[in-house]
Amino acid sequence: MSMAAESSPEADVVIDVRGLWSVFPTAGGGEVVIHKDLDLVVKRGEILSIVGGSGTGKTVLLRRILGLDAPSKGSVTVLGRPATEQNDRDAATRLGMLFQQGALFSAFSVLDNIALPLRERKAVPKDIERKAALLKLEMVGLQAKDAPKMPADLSGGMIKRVALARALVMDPPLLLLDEPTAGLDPESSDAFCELLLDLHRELGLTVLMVTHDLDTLFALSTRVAVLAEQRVLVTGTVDEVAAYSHPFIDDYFHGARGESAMRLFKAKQAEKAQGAAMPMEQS
Ligand SMILES: Nc1ncnc2c1ncn2[C@@H]1O[C@H](COP(=O)(O)OP(=O)(O)OP(=O)(O)O)[C@@H](O)[C@H]1O
Repeated sequence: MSMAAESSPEADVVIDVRGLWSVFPTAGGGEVVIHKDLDLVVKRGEILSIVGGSGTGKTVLLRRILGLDAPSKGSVTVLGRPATEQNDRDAATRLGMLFQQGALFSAFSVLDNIALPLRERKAVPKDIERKAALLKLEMVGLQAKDAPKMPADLSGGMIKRVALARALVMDPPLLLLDEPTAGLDPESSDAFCELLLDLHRELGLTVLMVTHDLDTLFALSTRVAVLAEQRVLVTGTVDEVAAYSHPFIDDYFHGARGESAMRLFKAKQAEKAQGAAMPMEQS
């Protein structure tokens, strides 16, 4: 599983985490080790999901990949550069980040929120900036009439879409998602997953996602990495990872919630396969 996945040619490696240690001081003067010699490779075109119990360091790992914190030891390379060197004015051209709550600016309209990375870079004249933001607005399934709305007037699903449009406004090849469907009702969550799948396919994105939500995990992941025991315990397809024996995996994938999400996912897959086969049968 993980060995084969990580022997890909270097050109295909988008995120390369090697021997990562994340160590924090404790109030009592000691230290706590969150990651110990953690390795993770994300290849071009993957939708790789990170799962793990609470406190296993998923957010800490995401922050290191974003370059917000330096590793205590080891290296984090994103698109061939050390992660900590990517927070320059071109960052949004390389990597888009969708935060859990959307992180929209409440005083800015939908369009101004989407255009923000362009404006910060002063890359294009105002009218082009507006056109580019409108294109992205439509790309995420919103309409021109939504452009002047303020964040307070948006549904949870719309907030996620605006935040996604902003993350993609500079056409980065890499998208990071933190709990992309958290807070959405099941219907909005399914619709948002469909949108992410469409964009992944159409734009050729590489996606790294952290999620607790099993339906989202099953719907989107091409590969899953399980964080446990201070490292990436196992990587593989959903089925491969679910077959690995570990208390977290047993509980997460094979508890009542896991089993019902898996059944629903398999049923949806079968439905899709049947739908895809229909036109051929008819012809
Ligand atoms: N700057 C910091 N200083 C000290 N401890 C920290 C710091 N950042 C994170 N931690 C600790 O690292 C551990 C992992 O935190 P993290 O938020 O990454 O977990 P997580 O896997 O995302 O959890 P959850 O699923 O609950 O969101 C926690 O115990 C947290 O308290």
